[in-house]
Formats: sequence, structure tokens, C-alpha cells
Amino acid sequence: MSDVRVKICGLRDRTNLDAACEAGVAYVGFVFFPKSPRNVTIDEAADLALATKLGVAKVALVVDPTDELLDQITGNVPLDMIQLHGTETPERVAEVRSRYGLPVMKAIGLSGPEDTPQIDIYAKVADQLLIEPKAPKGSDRPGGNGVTLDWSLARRKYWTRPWMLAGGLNAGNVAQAVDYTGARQVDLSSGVESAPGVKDPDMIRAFMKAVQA
Ligand SMILES: O=C(O)c1ccccc1N[C@@H]1O[C@H](COP(=O)(O)O)[C@@H](O)[C@H]1O
Repeated sequence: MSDVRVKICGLRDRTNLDAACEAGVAYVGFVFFPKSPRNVTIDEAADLALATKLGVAKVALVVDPTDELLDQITGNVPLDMIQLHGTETPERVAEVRSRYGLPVMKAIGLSGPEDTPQIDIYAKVADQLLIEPKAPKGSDRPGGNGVTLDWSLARRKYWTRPWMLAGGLNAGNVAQAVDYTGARQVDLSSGVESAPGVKDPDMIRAFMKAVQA
């Protein structure tokens, strides 16, 4: 499992950013979504992005963003990727990709086999895909809910784009998740938190140890 690439999302402070980078993550994510306990301002994200270890990709997570918001983010935060985590259409994904000249990862929520055709639709326009469970009823955010995906939905034989497995991953289940699905990249937030929005450096290190075992 040692070559599995990890994205830790929702980082908000230097201590956890540094812990993630030192532990060997491939990506760090900054959340621009005011309803999330992981939301950061553009200034906060710019400081964190500038402090991110060289070689670690910096990802901006946005939910149905306006061009105005994306202009602000991309104009002020050095980034390597935009993660679209709302109800963006394939046309909007293509538009964002072309307007900002950055790779785009599209999150796709799956609750049953009827949702899996979305994977092929978005694979035509996005650089990467993020596969996760749909948000539970009543949640005010489309991701970051700590809910585990029905992994059988992601156990596909052939992917035309790089993809990340997400949803409820933690140090205790990541090995099984990777073995079962064949994922080569994983993304998580809640699984390295002591409370919603509060990352824990020891949990980050434990997760990375589990991935690298
Ligand atoms: O993290 C959030 O608050 C968030 C808000 C809005 C959209 C997506 C969000 N998080 C994404 O969901 C995955 C999985 O989260 P978890 O591990 O189940 O907590 C996370 O990595 C983000 O990419």
C-alpha cells in the first residue's frame, strides 16, 4: 500500500499542515465553503499554501462556485488543482478547467449502482474524479461527513481518469478500503479530526502509517 497517494482535506493551521507534509501526503486541501467547520478565508489559505512543502499539491475545494469566488481564490492562493464538490454540470467543469488553466477534480456522490454512470460522464471533462457517498439527509454540506462509501460501487475494473476514494476513511479502515477497491489515491477529512474541523497531528501520522504499512 506504500505507493497510495493521500489527500488530507480541510487543513486550517500550520501545525497540521506541517504534520501532513512531513508524514508524506501528496495533496493538501483547503475548503472554501462557509457552512463547513473547515472553511478558510482566502488570506488564511494563501498563507497555508505558501507554507506547503514543495512537491505537495495544493487543492482548493469549492461548492458550486461563482467565477467571482474562483477569481478571488486563484488570484491570491497558489494552487495546483481545483476540486468541484457541488452540483456542477459537465459543461461547468469544462468551463472552470479552461478559464483557470488548472486541473479540475470533480467529486461524484454515489448512493447506488444507478449513480455510477456519472463516473463516465465526468471522466470526459475532469482531470481527476473523487468518489464518495452522497451526503446524508439533513447534512448542510455535500462532503466531509465522515460517512463511508459502499465500496462495491467503486470496485470497477477500468478507470479512464485518476481517481480518489473518499468518505469516512480513517487509520482503521484505509487498508481494507484500498485492498477492496484497488484505489491508488485516498482523500479524507473527518478521520484525522478530534472534533468537526479540528485536525489532530497524531491522527494524521497514524493514518499515514496505516497507508504506508
Ligand atoms: O470537508 C468538508 O467540510 C467538506 C465540505 C463541503 C464539501 C466537501 C467537503 N469535504 C470533502 O469530503 C471528503 C470526505 O470527507 P470525510 O473524510 O468523510 O470527512 C473530504 O476529504 C473532502 O474532500
